[in-house]
Amino acid sequence: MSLIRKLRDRLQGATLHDLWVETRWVLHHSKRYRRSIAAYVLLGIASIALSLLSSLSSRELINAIVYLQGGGRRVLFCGVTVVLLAGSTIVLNALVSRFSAKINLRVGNELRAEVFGMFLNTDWESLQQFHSGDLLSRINTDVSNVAGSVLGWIPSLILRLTQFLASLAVILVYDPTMAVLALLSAPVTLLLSRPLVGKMRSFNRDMRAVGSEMTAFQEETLQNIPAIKAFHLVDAFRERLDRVQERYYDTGIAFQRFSILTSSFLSSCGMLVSYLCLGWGAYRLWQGRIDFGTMVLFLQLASYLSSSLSALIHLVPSAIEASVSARRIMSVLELPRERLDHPERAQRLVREGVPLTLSLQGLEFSYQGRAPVLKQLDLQVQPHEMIAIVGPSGSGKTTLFRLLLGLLRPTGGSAVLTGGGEALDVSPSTRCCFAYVPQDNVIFSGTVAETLRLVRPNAPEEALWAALRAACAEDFVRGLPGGLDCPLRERGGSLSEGQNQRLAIARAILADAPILLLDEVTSALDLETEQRVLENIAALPGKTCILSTHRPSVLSLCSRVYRLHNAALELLPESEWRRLYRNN
Ligand SMILES: Nc1ncnc2c1ncn2[C@@H]1O[C@H](COP(=O)(O)OP(=O)(O)OP(=O)(O)O)[C@@H](O)[C@H]1O
Repeated sequence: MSLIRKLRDRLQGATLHDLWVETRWVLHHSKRYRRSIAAYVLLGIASIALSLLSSLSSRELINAIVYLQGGGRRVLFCGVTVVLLAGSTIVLNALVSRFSAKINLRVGNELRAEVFGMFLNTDWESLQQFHSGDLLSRINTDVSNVAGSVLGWIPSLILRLTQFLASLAVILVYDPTMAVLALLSAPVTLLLSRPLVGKMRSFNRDMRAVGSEMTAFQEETLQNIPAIKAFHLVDAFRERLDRVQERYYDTGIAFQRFSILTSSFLSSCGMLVSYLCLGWGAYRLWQGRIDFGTMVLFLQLASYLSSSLSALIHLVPSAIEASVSARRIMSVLELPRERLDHPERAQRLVREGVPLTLSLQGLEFSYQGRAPVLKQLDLQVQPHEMIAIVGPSGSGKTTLFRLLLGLLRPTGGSAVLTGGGEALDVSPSTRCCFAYVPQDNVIFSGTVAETLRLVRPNAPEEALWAALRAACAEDFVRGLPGGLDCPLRERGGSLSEGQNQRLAIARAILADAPILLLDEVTSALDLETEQRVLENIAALPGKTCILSTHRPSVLSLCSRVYRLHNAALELLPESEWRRLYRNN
């Protein structure tokens, strides 16, 4: 009784519980492929049934030959049956392989698309705790591991167990003692399961963590090659890569040692059992209790038993790898998601060109575990106004824009958009009301036209040129080889910073959004171009503009100027910002 309780306790341990939770998650995400999985499993079971029938037919054939049972016709019949069954098994196995390859690729793609979409919908602030290289590694390697397990270890477990139990059932019919011998390794495997699974999970976690560290390091290095070269850091970065690779090697080699030891031990148990069965079969033949045909049947079944047992044992590492990967994906998916509450209300206002007023009342915000960045902010921006926010570096200008975009949630107060009889709290649902140009470069790879049409896919060519003209980008785009069709490298690598800024402004102007948020977007422009760009923006019909700047030269175009300082927003008297403007 106490042994059973001990076994139960071991099976209910935290490690196995985690494994079960993660496996359930994988199963839940495989739900939509259940028909394909079921078809795959059924084909596999049919193949097992054919193999067993083939073994039983071999027994009949051997007995017909050795003991001359049923004459020549029976030998011929049994021989043809054996050949037909063997041929069918080969064809069926080929079908199963083709089917599984197709499903694996499809499941991998769909699961990756699903997880990628979920990552994009995750609350931005929470997602910040992960390095982008780590996220990349989760989307690629971890999703591949999980996708592989959908048609990998889960159906394989069913098939291998079926093969094991079916072989055992046939043995049970012919010799119950041999069936008991075949089950001898089960208690050893059960007792070892929890510590083995625990250790394997911890190795797997370490491997995935150091793998992520390597991807993150590589990604960051490739993004910053000019800075690395400029600071003569090539050798230092090579050394850093060597250190990460060394950690990867050490973890990998320790895991390998452990895997080889456990797999050799468990395979030895399986082999011992299969030789025990074989010995017992030989003994029974010697005693004259079984015939030659049954002995051959036992030989085949013993090989099925040992191969299914060893396949079951080898499923453990892949199951654990998939569960660790599932946990890594789950830990991102468990973060809060962006909530979209009736986005169609804001979309209608934008579609109908309703003038919108933005009102902030007592708005407050602090990043997790940090001192407040914004305290008791009050502000009202009327439709078609252009206002500026100035303030020292780190005073919270970008943070305010992130709040307006619904990327961050206020920790106090409110931000509301009113117009057309609606009053909408600023949130991810009202993001369509804003066109944002951030401080840093956000040009994607593709042609100039593709970059612009990201925000308005059906925009006609004239609209693209009009937006480029307003952003003072028309001349340089006309000068590019191919003009609008000129391919741009990632992060606008083939353009200057100022050209990238103007392209990003043109893209924001092209968007349907009525409120432009410009976060120090003219910092790389000369004073004259900057002035012209902002004059053009101020003249755009139906656009409101909130800009942040460190350059007083642009303030003359604004109706009001606010200063963010010590987390508070203060309206600057005109005399003061005009003085700032004149001094420049
Ligand atoms: N993701 C973040 N997590 C934690 N703190 C942050 C984060 N982003 C910014 N901060 C902090 O919030 C404060 C305001 O930063 P913010 O980027 O809004 O300033 P800013 O006025 O736009 O600065 P700059 O003029 O230099 O662009 C800073 O103290 C900064 O360290």
